[in-house]
Amino acid sequence: MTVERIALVGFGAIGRAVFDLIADDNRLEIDQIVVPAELVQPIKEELAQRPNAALLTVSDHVSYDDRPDLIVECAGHSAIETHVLPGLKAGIPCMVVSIGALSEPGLPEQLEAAAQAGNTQVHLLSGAIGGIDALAAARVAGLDEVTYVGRKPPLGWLGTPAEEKLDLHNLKEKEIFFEGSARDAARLFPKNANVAATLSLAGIGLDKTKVKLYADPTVSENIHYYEAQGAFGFMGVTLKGKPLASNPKTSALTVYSVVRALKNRVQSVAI
Ligand SMILES: NC(=O)C1=CN([C@@H]2O[C@H](COP(=O)(O)OP(=O)(O)OC[C@H]3O[C@@H](n4cnc5c(N)ncnc54)[C@H](OP(=O)(O)O)[C@@H]3O)[C@@H](O)[C@H]2O)C=CC1
Ligand SMILES: O=C([O-])CC(=O)C(=O)O
Repeated sequence: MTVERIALVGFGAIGRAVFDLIADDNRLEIDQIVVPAELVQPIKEELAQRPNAALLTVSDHVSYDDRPDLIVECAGHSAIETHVLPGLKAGIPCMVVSIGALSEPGLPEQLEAAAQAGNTQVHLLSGAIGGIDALAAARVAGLDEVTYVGRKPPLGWLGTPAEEKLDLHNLKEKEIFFEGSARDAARLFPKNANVAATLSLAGIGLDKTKVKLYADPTVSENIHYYEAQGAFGFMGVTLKGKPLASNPKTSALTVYSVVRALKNRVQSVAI
């Protein structure tokens, strides 16, 4: 049996849910949880209450003494520089969920260089969106256009510049607050830019991918729609993702995409 020893970076909405969902799979062993320094003690205390957490370490850095087989990032943009780049350089494969971070100029190239230096691979997870396999395959033959429309309940946009344009607490109908390139969407809405960045990386890049963002009080899901056109034909994908109760900005599908990727590393058949 293949056992993967995992360092999980980030123990927020996604990290906790992944931890719980793989707890009873003895092929996937989370040995290390990496969190910001001020969270180390509270999370140690929280995990002390759990039966399956006796052997794991909680720290603000990845331990290479007890070398993990895999680093899984579900923390945020800073964790890519602090934990993923060094992990790759040390030859440890990494999975990344904070894809919005890759809209920072130079970071995709740094990831690629780090993975080359460590002779390993960084896996950018599909997260809250689907059809990335088809979009990336379609790119082989050439894509003419990719357009993404993101629509979330108003509270999913709290803490973003959407607040300056819309009264999110009293919205009566669907309102658009952003139209532009995926690059500008990622700059202005870094915590909500993961899907736009994922589509850009799989498709025609941040500058050519067109984005529209809406707050919509009539919906309870995070609704992602995109269409792509090219030599392969046409595709249109709608995903109505239920938000996580612990973080309404994040669709639950993101958690399942991490679990799927982890299981694919240890299963005899990967799908
Ligand atoms: N690819 C996709 O489709 C999606 C990606 N995401 C991305 O996934 C990431 C996690 O999302 P979610 O779990 O909902 O967010 P949460 O805010 O619930 O959790 C993130 C946790 O990671 C911690 N953290 C931040 N920086 C670091 C670091 N350098 N090292 C270790 N821990 C760190 C945060 O601590 P603190 O709060 O103290 O900063 C927080 O506890 C985000 O970047 C989000 O944008 C989310 C949804 C979809
Ligand atoms: O739906 C989600 O989980 C996340 C999202 O919109 C994004 O970051 O693009």
